[in-house]
Amino acid sequence: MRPACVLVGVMGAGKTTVGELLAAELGTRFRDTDADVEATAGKPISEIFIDDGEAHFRTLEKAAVVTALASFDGVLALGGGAILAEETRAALAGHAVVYLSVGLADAVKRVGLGAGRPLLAINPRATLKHLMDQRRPLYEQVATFTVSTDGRTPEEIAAEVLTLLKP
Ligand SMILES: Nc1ncnc2c1ncn2[C@@H]1O[C@H](COP(=O)(O)OP(=O)(O)OP(=O)(O)O)[C@@H](O)[C@H]1O
Ligand SMILES: O=C(O)C1=C[C@@H](O)[C@@H](O)[C@H](O)C1
Ligand SMILES: [Mg+2]
Repeated sequence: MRPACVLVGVMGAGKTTVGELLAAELGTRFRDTDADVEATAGKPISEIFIDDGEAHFRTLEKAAVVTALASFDGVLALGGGAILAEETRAALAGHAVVYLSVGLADAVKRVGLGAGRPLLAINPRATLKHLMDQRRPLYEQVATFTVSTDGRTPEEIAAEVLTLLKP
């Protein structure tokens, strides 16, 4: 079993929004590794960061990705930083991975003040720019397709992804 597609991208790229639309169009389920980690830990990601630290979150995240890649056949969204782990990038080989790219201006508009996103608790704009610059090459490395989301509606983006996924 393998996901119909895996969505990657920075916070605010629209992985959850587009992923839910895609799953509905494909008649399948949507799953988000952030939600899997929260279920395992029994608390929200913001609390995992505070109580246990980012390193512990990343350990839970790696396990959640490996499990979902092996046992889920719907549309899977990864947490924004999941691709930081070399092990996770390797596990994505051979999967249909869609990188939802977004520029800084649109990403900032979408995440606002970063509520619920612990990495954006301080200076969201500068932090997001740093994360985007650091991670762009990693998203590109794992991507089968890249879809730009700037100035486009989630419906338009989902339609393009569906076209790309067609055999
Ligand atoms: N193409 C778009 N145009 C405008 N707003 C969008 C678009 N895609 C998503 N949004 C909005 O941006 C916000 C963030 O989107 P979403 O939660 O889907 O991003 P995400 O990639 O899942 O982020 P995270 O990594 O934090 O989970 C939401 O309020 C959503 O409604
Ligand atoms: O970009 C990141 O590192 C993160 C993105 C979110 O999806 C969550 O996985 C968490 O807030 C960390
Ligand atoms: Mg999301």
